[in-house]
Amino acid sequence: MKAPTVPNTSFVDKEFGGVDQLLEYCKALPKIELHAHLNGSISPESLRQLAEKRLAGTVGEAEAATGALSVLEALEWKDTFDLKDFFPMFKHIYALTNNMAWLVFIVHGVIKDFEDDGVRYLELRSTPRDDASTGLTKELYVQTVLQAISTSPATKISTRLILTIDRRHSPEVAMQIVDLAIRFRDQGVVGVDLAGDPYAADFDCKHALLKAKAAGLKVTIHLGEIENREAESASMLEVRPDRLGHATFLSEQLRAHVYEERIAVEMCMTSNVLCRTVSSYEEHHIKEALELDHPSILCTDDKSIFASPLSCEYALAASTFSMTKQQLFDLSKKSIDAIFANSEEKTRLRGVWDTWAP
Ligand SMILES: CNc1ncnc2c1ncn2[C@@H]1O[C@H](COP(=O)(O)O)[C@@H](O)[C@H]1O
Repeated sequence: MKAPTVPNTSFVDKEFGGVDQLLEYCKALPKIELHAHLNGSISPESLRQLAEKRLAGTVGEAEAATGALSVLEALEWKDTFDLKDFFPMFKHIYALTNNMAWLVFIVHGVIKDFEDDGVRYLELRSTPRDDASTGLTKELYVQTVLQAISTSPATKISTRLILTIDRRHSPEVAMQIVDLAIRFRDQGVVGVDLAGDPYAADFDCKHALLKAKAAGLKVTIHLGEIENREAESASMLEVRPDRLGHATFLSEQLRAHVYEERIAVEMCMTSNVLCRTVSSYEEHHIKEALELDHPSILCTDDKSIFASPLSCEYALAASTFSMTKQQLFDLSKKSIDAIFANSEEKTRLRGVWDTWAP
């Protein structure tokens, strides 16, 4: 997959001096990333490295590596996705990230990639999972990811963890994940997310999400990622989520509710365009949200799959909506309001923005 092309426009020339300078500005700009799925954010180089190490391993491991390499090859020529083929890909990535040592390796790599791209605060999200073949349990998964976050050598970025409930889980597993989030909240877990294949059967995770909220954890929900999910979206909004992922397909009434309640939306433009849930950058619903000054956070979703680092999402927004340097700065600074970490962290981050000079 090639990184998206940022169109040059007369505005880009005038404001930035060209696309290269725009990209440079966006990379240097301090940024907040709030919607990044861990297993979708591993760089292709790290995945290849893992696969190659495992090719030299036992027969089972070699099979896992071959599956992942075929995904990497397929990604190289892909230029769009169908959401229906998208989710099965993770099975192959999971086969490479199913033991503690590999998990630490990928978490360190992903944090470093975000840091190098100018991200100063990151909320990674990931689905706790078991793997009988390696003795991995959901609890060990969370412990290992948290340990990797705390031992990351990256010094310019701070990272928190959101635990993801997958739409394919059962209500019992959803509850287990919330219990893990509560247990590990003092060690860097700040919230819970509902994600996964939006075509998967609807299941009742409302109790689990309400329990998370009652315990003081924050909640974000992938909402309206595909069409005709109005009943589910209305029901999910009753949980009073703190943020929403995508919020692409919403009835007028629900969108008005989101605007009225000022629920921040994690906007993943390239992901939506490549998965064809939005027809073009110009048509993206962030346009209206920006016009209304609705809290909107530019995010990558799965940066290794969509090949678009966060700096590129900022550059695409600038080029598509003719945003000035100051507007990009304000957008990234305002994202601090929507983070799940506490007020001290917000104050610290505002200080970083206030002392930044382009
Ligand atoms: C296209 N946008 C998306 N919509 C919904 N869920 C998505 C997603 N992209 C990724 N995931 C969810 O994140 C998992 C991989 O990371 P973790 O194993 O959790 O680290 C995927 O299995 C899927 O459930």
